[in-house]
Amino acid sequence: MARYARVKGSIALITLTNPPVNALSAAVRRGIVESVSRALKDEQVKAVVFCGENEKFCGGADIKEFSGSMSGPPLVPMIHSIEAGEKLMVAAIEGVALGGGLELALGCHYRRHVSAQEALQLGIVDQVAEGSAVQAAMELALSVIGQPLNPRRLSLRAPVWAPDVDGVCDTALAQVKQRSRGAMAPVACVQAVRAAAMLPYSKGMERERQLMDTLFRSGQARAMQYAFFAQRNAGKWSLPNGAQWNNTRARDVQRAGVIGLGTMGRGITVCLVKAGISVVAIETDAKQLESGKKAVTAMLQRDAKRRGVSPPLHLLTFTLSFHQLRDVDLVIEAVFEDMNLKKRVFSDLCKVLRANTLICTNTSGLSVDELAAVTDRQPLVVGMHFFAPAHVMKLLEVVSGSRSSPEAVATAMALGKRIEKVCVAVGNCSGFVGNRMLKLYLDQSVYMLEEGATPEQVDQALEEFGFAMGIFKVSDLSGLDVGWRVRKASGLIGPDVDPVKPSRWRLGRRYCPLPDMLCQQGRFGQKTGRGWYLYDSPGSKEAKSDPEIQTFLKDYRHKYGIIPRRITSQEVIERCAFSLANEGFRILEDRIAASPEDIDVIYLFGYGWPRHRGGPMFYAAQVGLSVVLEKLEHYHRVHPDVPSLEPSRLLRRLVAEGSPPIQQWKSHIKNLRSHL
Ligand SMILES: CC(C)(COP(=O)(O)OP(=O)(O)OC[C@H]1O[C@@H](n2cnc3c(N)ncnc32)[C@H](O)[C@@H]1OP(=O)(O)O)[C@@H](O)C(=O)NCCC(=O)NCCSC(=O)/C=C/CCCCCCCCCCCCC(=O)O
Repeated sequence: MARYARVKGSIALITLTNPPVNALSAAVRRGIVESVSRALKDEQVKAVVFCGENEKFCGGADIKEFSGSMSGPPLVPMIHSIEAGEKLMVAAIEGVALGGGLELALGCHYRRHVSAQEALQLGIVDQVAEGSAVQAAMELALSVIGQPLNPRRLSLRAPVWAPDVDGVCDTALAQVKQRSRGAMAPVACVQAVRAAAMLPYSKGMERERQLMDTLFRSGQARAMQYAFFAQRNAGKWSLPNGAQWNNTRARDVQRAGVIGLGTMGRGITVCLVKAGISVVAIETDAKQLESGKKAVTAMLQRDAKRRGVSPPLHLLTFTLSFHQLRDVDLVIEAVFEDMNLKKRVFSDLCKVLRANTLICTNTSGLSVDELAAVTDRQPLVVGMHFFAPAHVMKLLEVVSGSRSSPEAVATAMALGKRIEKVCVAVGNCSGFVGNRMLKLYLDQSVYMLEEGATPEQVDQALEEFGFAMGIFKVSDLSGLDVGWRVRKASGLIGPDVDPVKPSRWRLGRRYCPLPDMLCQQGRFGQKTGRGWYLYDSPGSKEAKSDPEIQTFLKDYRHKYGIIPRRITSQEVIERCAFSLANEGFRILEDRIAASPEDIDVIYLFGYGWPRHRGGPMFYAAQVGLSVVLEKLEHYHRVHPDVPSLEPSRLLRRLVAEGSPPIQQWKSHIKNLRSHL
């Protein structure tokens, strides 16, 4: 859809009308082609101005159409005909000009853009205008009508390049290949730039078309398109009682409290303050309060310097007194991961907070219901599970307890959005979605060490798959002592366990004591300079292979009579990825997550799952559910002492029903108990 109007006598104004971002759907492209043809035929028209409705030029191709059979006028010939048009074409760019939207703008003879100094410097736009870009574009058009158009046609311009363009492209290609971790698109972009530099325009375009064709047909493209919509759909939460994102009002949060200024509390405070929310930050000890205050202030100052603004320090109050919380709208508890401690904090909070203040917990896996039970306001208690470092990581799991009110969930989701998190509403169970799945992935990784792999082999396989970091590097980064404490609290480790030869069987299933044994040696990871890897000094980040770990693993296997075997990268990926997906299916059965998309969003934004692989659930669908089922059956046969490898009921059911597409899985889960 495109609207045509003649204005100022000689200007044809073509408005792209496809809200919310005026994406170039088939109808829009058809509208543009028809409007351009009309303008070219109209003798009164001397110039054409393109703009987008609602001050958004164009969000690019309509991604929704990519999954169907594409129809309508092709994009590139349409842009070529605009560029070659005998009348002046001007793009009035407001808001966004992305992908095909930018191509459309580049096809015009003149462009403008609001607040895009960088585009101006790069020569992508000709002028940056304050106020209405459409008015400015029309004035520009009127002032240049009659001037020759050939110098303005980009396809006729010779590119300006450094002398060693081939070498520059080689270097860029090597860097991009390393950084993109298997993603095809960034590599294709460099190849297209090389073609643009080395070949005549038409040949360069042909090369770009070939590259685009390959990408377009790839599973990676499908994964990225899926991830795009999954991310946007995650915000559209719903609860079984019918409450959902568009029928439940969130409360306005002006003042918040943060309890605990450890790593998480500091990051959360920074997020809130940056969004303009006043924060009362509480610690129990003057020294910790001072160190938290210094850290938060420094983080805000660094951020403000980077953005060229002044740090919003006036929004902060640091105090040891709970009484300062009496006026806040919402509190986020971020104390140590200990149920009794959290319960104490929750009851203390109830003594000072207004009766209608929301209480949120940043627990990464403890029961929100159990915590809510010690308060005088169960409907006002929800989980807000941030990921470390909280001011950097995009994910927020909003945990709806069995008594949480829709308003409390809506408020936590809205607050998360306001502080620029990708929020996913989940139900309450141990570990919620992300950490419940992570446990099984970690289990498989350490089992493979017992069986013959090294941390380096496992990490390499995962990094080649696309993870930013292998699981053992991640463990070293987050600290091995974190899981150790959790295992102690859950009774897996205790005084009865032989420290020299601990049992490999606990609570009726296989147990790998390797992480505990490392902790006993003080190997907590980066913070102690030793973990699964060796570091130059405590706190340094570069992981190096540690010969001591190799010897330790050999001795361990010898002690337990394990004959090591070669573990392939394929086995690493299958056992890790399919364990994740299998637990994901159980989470769907339990209705802890509303959809496979929500699970995938959690893994994409919280756990470094590679975006070009969509997420663990999408990956399972892409590999084929019957293949995943077969593999899990195989691994479960080989490891009968690992019950989590047994294929889930939902996976079996989906395979039995012919492996429907992922968008239809939800309808196969109906009538199952919901925790959401
Ligand atoms: C920055 C954004 C644009 C906006 O961000 P924000 O303001 O935060 O809002 P969002 O929540 O993200 O989005 C709001 C809603 O809009 C939907 N949306 C956004 N972008 C698109 C889009 N491009 N397509 C469809 N829908 C879109 C989004 O889902 C939200 O919907 P809802 O409210 O949740 O319902 C941000 O959204 C953003 O970054 N968007 C993506 C921008 C992007 O990546 N653009 C590039 C797309 S790829 C491209 O342009 C490629 C071009 C070259 C190939 C073109 C091929 C197509 C034509 C070929 C025709 C062939 C015919 C062949 C016939 C024959 O001959 O056989």
